Amino acid sequence: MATSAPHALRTPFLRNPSLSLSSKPTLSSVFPVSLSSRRRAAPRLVVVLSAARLDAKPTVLVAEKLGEAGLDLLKEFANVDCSYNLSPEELCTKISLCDALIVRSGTKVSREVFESSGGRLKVVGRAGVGIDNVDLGAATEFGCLVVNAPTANTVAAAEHGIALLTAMARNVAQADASVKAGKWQRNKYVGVSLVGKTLAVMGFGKVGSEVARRAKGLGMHVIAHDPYAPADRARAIGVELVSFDEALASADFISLHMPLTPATSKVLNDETFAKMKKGVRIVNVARGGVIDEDALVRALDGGIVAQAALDVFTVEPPPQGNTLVLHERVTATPHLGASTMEAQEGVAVEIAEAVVGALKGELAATAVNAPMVPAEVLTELKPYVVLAEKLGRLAVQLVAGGSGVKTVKVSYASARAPDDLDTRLLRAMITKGLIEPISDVFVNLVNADFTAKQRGLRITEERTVLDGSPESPLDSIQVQIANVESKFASAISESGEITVEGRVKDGVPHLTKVGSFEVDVSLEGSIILCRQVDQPGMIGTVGSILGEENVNVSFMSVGRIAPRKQAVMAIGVDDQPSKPALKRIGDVPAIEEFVFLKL
Ligand SMILES: NC(=O)c1ccc[n+]([C@@H]2O[C@H](COP(=O)([O-])OP(=O)(O)OC[C@H]3O[C@@H](n4cnc5c(N)ncnc54)[C@H](O)[C@@H]3O)[C@@H](O)[C@H]2O)c1
Ligand SMILES: O=C(O)[C@H](O)COP(=O)(O)O
Repeated sequence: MATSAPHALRTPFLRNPSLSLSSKPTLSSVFPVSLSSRRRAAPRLVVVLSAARLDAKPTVLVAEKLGEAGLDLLKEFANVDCSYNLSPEELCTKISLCDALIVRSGTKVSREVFESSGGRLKVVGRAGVGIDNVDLGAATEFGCLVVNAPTANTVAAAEHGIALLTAMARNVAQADASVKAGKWQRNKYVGVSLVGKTLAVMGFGKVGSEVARRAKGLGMHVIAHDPYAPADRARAIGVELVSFDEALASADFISLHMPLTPATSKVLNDETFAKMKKGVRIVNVARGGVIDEDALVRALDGGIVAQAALDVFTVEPPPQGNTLVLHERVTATPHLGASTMEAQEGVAVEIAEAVVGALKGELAATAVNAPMVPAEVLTELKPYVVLAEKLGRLAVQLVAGGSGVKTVKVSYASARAPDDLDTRLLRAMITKGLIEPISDVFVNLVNADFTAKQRGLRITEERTVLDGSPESPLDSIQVQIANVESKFASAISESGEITVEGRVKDGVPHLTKVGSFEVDVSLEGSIILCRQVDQPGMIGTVGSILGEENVNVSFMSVGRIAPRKQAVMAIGVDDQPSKPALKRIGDVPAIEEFVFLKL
């Protein structure tokens, strides 16, 4: 029945740096100091990896040229193998020896790459924005995190877009070639002015909005089409958001800045070219695949499109003799949008920090194959994320046999409104805690739901709305495993499930309930749970045994039904007690059962 308040004997707990690396993410690990302002401006995603399997120095394969500053960062933490221009077969062979892979847009990271890695590949870092060269579905299935460097080349790409726009309007490339060929054709290369013309920015994201800002500075009238762009961002720059058809119909210039997705593939085609103003000019620094290139040639020849300036192509490099590239009214550059010294150094540092952070098991802000959790939510949830994983770990270790877990109920008690608590990260971490101790599967936010489903593990979530201040996101998390026996019978609650419950106190996760017994032990190091007859001297007896065995005790707490009746003692230990030490504890006459649990 009801338990009395726990009485906790606190001893100062030692912080083990190696533990903190893998199991205690810090704020600086989420938003590394050197990038804090940039990351705060564009918080995107979080994900949790585990460092548990990385006993030796990890190996990072850098498959395309990366800035020196990024390489230096990587080398501080990992063995770095810079192997450029690998064939797909060579990449598949090498990848089984690598924990991380860094690429730019020139390397296809296909399903075969993940299959060939044999589960060792933990992170793919895309040193840039576009991830259309990475098979995200396969990455997710294999629990491999994909991170990108979403911000460092934005300005470079926008500047290149403007460079192409102005160069195209004034025939700079063609005139330059003509002068170099010994000609002086002033009438042939009369251009068009930009001022007062309408520019339609298609894709009003990071690059698109920077292009819009700059084009306004050139005196252009800028409109944008982006079904997902916030209206206030457009308003702030003085840009009108319009429909796709309106953009096509009213633009003198069209600049493409959307990602290549099934929805944007060949979005400029015969049908959509026909909707454009005659004499329209097109800039593409996004992805070649958003234009049907054969249709563009037809539109150029048919007089719909006056000129095009292209940095990107469906196949890169385009085949020799490509009609589009050779077209007189086309200006072409070899995917140079991100290629400034500044952008490449920035991208290299951004991706190196993301990859190293992910390999260390820290929370990362630039994951692309995980659900979005805004940075402020992450900051709040951080200690609960650690708590969630540890409760999962504890609960599964209490199961007798260890493999029959099928039904898990998670209850979150919070004063917040139910729609004001994002539990995906917590659920993923509980899943990780439940699965990893009993398997060799690597679980993270990327593959948690997929892995749980595959193993037939059903996790249901329940919310209890508490009265009181909603200041902290959660009061407690309870994990219950149904239909199993426990190796520590006292962990079975009155309703018949293995039950563990925890709270965060002063930023530190605590175990606060086991079965029906209230305890209070900090979740650091490992834990011994003992059930005994409540009587004087028990804390001292067990504490002395551990002291004699040189095991440092961090916390002790006793939860009891009533004085002198049954009690559960929870003991936090920094080190794993030896078998003889555990036997000595078990031999204490008043101890009825005990279990050692690794966190
Ligand atoms: N040429 C280069 O070297 C270079 C450099 C940087 C970025 N890029 C490419 O530029 C593109 C944009 O990069 P970003 O950093 O601005 O990305 P971003 O994610 O910040 O912006 C993309 C925008 O496109 C919008 N969008 C998505 N689907 C759309 C659709 N169907 N129609 C219109 N808009 C749509 C999104 O809502 C988003 O606002 C990407 O394809 C990226 O790979 C190329
Ligand atoms: O998506 C990007 O970031 C750009 O296309 C740059 O690609 P790159 O890294 O191959 O230059």
